[in-house]
Amino acid sequence: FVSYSPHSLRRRNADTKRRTPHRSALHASADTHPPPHDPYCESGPLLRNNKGEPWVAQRNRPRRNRKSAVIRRMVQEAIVRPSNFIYPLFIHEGESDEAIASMPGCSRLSAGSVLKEVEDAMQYGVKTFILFPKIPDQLKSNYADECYNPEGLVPRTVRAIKDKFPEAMVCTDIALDPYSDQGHDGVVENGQILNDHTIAQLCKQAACQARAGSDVVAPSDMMDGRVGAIRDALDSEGHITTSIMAYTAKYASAFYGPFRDALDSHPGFGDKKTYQQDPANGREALIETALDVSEGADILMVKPGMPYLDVVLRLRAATDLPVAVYHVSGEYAMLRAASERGWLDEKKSVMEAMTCFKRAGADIILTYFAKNCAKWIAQDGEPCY
Ligand SMILES: NCc1[nH]cc(CCC(=O)O)c1CC(=O)O
Repeated sequence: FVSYSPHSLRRRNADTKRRTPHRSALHASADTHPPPHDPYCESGPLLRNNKGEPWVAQRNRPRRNRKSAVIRRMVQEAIVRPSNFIYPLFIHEGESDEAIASMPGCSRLSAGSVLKEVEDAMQYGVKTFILFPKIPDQLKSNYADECYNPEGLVPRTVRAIKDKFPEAMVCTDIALDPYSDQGHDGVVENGQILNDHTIAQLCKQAACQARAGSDVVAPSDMMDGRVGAIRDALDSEGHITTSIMAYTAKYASAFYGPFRDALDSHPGFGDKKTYQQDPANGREALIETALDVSEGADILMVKPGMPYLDVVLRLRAATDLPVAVYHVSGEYAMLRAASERGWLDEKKSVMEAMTCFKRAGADIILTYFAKNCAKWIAQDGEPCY
C-alpha cells in the first residue's frame, strides 16, 4: 500500500521533475511559459502536475461520468417513458368543453372531446386514463347514490372509451365527493364522516364501474378497510381481473384546490383531516401501506407528488408492489402559472419533476401534463431537461 497524501505527492512530484523532466513538463517549462506564482500551489494545498499546471490530487472525479451528453445518457438512472403515465381527464354532461380557470390547459370535456383526447394521447404512447366527473348539483346527495348509477356519466364514458379503443386502459376514482351534496368523500352524520356506511356505498360504486369495463378502480376516499371490502365486492361477482390502485398515502393537502374547482367539490363544511393524512406524518404512510397490501391492493399511490418524494421513497422501500405518485392539480397550476409568466421553462421544469418522481421510486405518474410530456419525449427522443 502506497500512501498518496498530498504531502508525499508533492515530494514525489518534485523529485520526478528534478530527475526526468517530462516532455510536456519541459514544454511548459519556466523559460517559455513561466507558471504564474500561485500561493496555493507553491505552499499548498494545491500541487503542480508534470506540466507545471495546478493539480488537485484527486483520483475520483465524478465529473468524468458527466462529460458529454452521450455518457450522461449512458449512466442515466431514472428514465420517464410515455407508458409510465396515467392521464387524468375531467368529464361533464355538457355538449362543449368548459375551461377550468385554475388549471389553464385543462377542460371539463364533452363526451365527444374525451374520445378525441384519448385518441390524441394514445398516439404519443399514453394509453392509461383516469376519469373525474363533474356531477350536476341536482344529482348530489349525502349518500351519493348517483355514484353507482349504471347510466351515470362515469360508466357511460368508460363504455364509450373501451368500445372505441379496446387497448386503452381506463381507471376510475372511487370516492363519494363528486356525488356528495356535503362535498365530502363519505357519508356525513352530525358533522362526522361515517366510515363503514361509506364503504357500503364505495363497494356499489366499484362494482358499477367494473361492470362498465373499468380496468383499474382507485379508491381515493381514505376510509379504513375499504380496499379489502372493495376487493371482496369485486371478487364476489367475478371481477377478479379488475385491479385496485389504492390511494394509500393521501394527504389532507391544500394542493387539491384547483381539482375541487374543476369538479365543484369543495367541502361544504370543515376539512378532510379526519380521513386524509396529516402532511406532518411520514411513518403513518407505512401503516396505510401495510394495510393496503394485506387487503389486496395491486398498486399503491402517494399523493400529492413533489412535496412528498420522501413518502414515495419510503413506500418504495416498504413494498415490492408498483408505486404510483399523483402530481396533483395544485402542482400543475404552479408550474403552468410560472411558465405562463416566463418565470420557468415549462418543458424543462415539468420533465425534471417527472424524472425526480422516477428517481424517488415511482413506477407510475398521474399527471395533467401526461400528453404534453409524451409529446416532448417523442420530439426530443431523449430527456430534454
Ligand atoms: N377523492 C377525491 C379526489 N381524487 C383526487 C383528488 C385530487 C386530485 C388533484 O388535486 O389533482 C381528490 C380531491 C380531494 O381529495 O379533495
